Amino acid sequence: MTSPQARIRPDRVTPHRASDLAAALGAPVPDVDAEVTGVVSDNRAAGPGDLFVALPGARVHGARFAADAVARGATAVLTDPAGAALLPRENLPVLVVPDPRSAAGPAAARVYGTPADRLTTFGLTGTNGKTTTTYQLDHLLRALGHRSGLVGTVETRSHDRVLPSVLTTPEAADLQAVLAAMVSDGVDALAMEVSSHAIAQHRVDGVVYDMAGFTNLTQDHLDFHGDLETYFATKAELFTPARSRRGVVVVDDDHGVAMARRAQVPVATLTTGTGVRPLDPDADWTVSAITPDGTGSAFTLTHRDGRALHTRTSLPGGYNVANAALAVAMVLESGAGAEEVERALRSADGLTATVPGRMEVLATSPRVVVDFAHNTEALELALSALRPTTRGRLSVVFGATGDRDPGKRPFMGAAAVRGADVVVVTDDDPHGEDRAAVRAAVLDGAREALAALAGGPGPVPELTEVADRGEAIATAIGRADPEDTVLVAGRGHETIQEIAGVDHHLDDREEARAALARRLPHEGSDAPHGAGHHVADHIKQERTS
Ligand SMILES: CC(=O)N[C@H]1[C@@H](OP(=O)(O)OP(=O)(O)OC[C@H]2O[C@@H](n3ccc(=O)[nH]c3=O)[C@H](O)[C@@H]2O)O[C@H](CO)[C@@H](O)[C@@H]1O[C@H](C)C(=O)N[C@@H](C)C(=O)N[C@H](CCC(=O)O)C(=O)O
Ligand SMILES: Nc1ncnc2c1ncn2[C@@H]1O[C@H](COP(=O)(O)OP(=O)(O)OP(=O)(O)O)[C@@H](O)[C@H]1O
Repeated sequence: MTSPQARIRPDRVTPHRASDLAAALGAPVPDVDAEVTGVVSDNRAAGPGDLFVALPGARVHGARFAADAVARGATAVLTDPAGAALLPRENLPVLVVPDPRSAAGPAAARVYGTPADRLTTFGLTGTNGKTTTTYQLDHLLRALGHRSGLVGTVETRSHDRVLPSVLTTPEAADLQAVLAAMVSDGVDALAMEVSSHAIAQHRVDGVVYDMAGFTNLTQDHLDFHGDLETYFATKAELFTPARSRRGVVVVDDDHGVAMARRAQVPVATLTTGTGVRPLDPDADWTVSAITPDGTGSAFTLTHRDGRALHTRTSLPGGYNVANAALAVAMVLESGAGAEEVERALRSADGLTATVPGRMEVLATSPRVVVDFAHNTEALELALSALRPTTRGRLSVVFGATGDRDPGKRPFMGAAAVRGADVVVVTDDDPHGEDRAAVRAAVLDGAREALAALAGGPGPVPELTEVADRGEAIATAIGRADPEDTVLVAGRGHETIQEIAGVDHHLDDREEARAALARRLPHEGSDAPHGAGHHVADHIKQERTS
């Protein structure tokens, strides 16, 4: 669902003539002309002077909303022949191109004065770690004295203008607008997430990143891309001259190795030994000397030419060392000196940006952590990141998303059983799907994994189903002992749960804080306790013994 919500836009734009834009896009020059001072692709966001990009959608043609966009002040329309057939031509410049999706970015870049060229741009792609790495990058850029902007899943920020994000990577027209706002706000460097959907839908056309980064690739979004190879190939486009100038690729998995080989721009490789592949002796950058440091890790990053720096991240888990090292390597590869970066990081206490809903620790006794892990790999990693520092039981509360990638549900169930001592299966975002059926698919995988463990020597995890997510969180936290860890996984920073087309407010962090507040006061606890060991009567518990 495209939201009509507010967008960050530049305050002043030099007017362009629709006829000049048509010529630049190779479109026939329209008979009538008009001035354009902005670009939007959703009629609800249209205002005076906008070029309305009417995209052919899967559900509806955007041209159906052109009349409303014009009523709101739009002065011209960019669309395809099918869209043009739906529009009145009198007194309205209509720019007709074969593929308006790929024309939207370049058109908006032109209207807004190619803002990406006036920023040092860092673009992150990969299945997991984009948000976390983007925040660490932003933290480091600020430590180096930059005024940095941020675009990603959680929020979009141009200096002091901050809006919650609707998409990980905005629509092309909205992206160019926010980049132009950054230029006028004095922002000089950009840390942003580039999703595979965005690459496939030409949302980042009009941007050539100075530095692209690749984190990793695992099965996800196959409902959109069809197969893993297409998903990989889409991400690989970021490492072509049309989209970036240089890159850093983490080679901790086979897809990273393949990405580095396939890259058509110069890329440096980074090995950390924290992924599925061992340290790669041929990599350009190597992470070594990883040691526990508070909740996170300290580590050394060394280039094969001898450049080295030592720093720390406050986020738990080996993969967060990889995220932090990737942020640092991207900045070093963009020309910053190792000593300068090490000094800046020392003054900023290392890579210590708090990432909303990513390994966000809400309490320490019991430890309650909210994390965005919403696929099998991420769930496994989040659990294994927390296991070494959990003295008691490790619980996980999670579900799978409805209407998305149903194949991953049983795998997520199995991963939870293999990684936790207490597994609470609940709803995630059911969207339009039957909630019980989504949970049942997760539970199938969980039960199969339980059965496999039942014959073994180790303890068998406890499996519980609690449909309501708030209640599931309350249950897990209510039953936790002070030395336990409760991981609430899957929704991170999200605040809306969509059930059968209706949006409900639901914030895992609020639910967890409320559950912590209900626990009885407990010696050694850092959070108020209450309703200690209550378990809702209707909860179905399963134990295999
Ligand atoms: C599945 C998918 O990718 N859908 C995208 C697709 O939607 P669609 O083809 O159904 O569009 P449509 O609803 O038919 O509308 C067609 C056109 O009419 C316009 N419209 C529509 C309705 C209206 O009232 N007014 C209006 O102007 C729309 O803005 C659009 O331009 O084209 C739209 C326009 O480009 C996208 O906004 C939309 O992304 C939707 C919102 C979405 O949820 N995308 C997700 C899957 C996504 O992109 N996620 C990635 C992150 C993935 C991850 O890593 O987790 C992201 O970058 O956020
Ligand atoms: N480098 C990594 N490797 C594997 N898993 C990771 C990595 N970094 C983070 N994760 C896990 O994946 C989850 C999502 O992390 P993050 O939000 O940083 O990634 P993302 O790529 O932005 O994901 P999304 O596009 O779904 O928002 C985290 O909650 C964490 O559990």
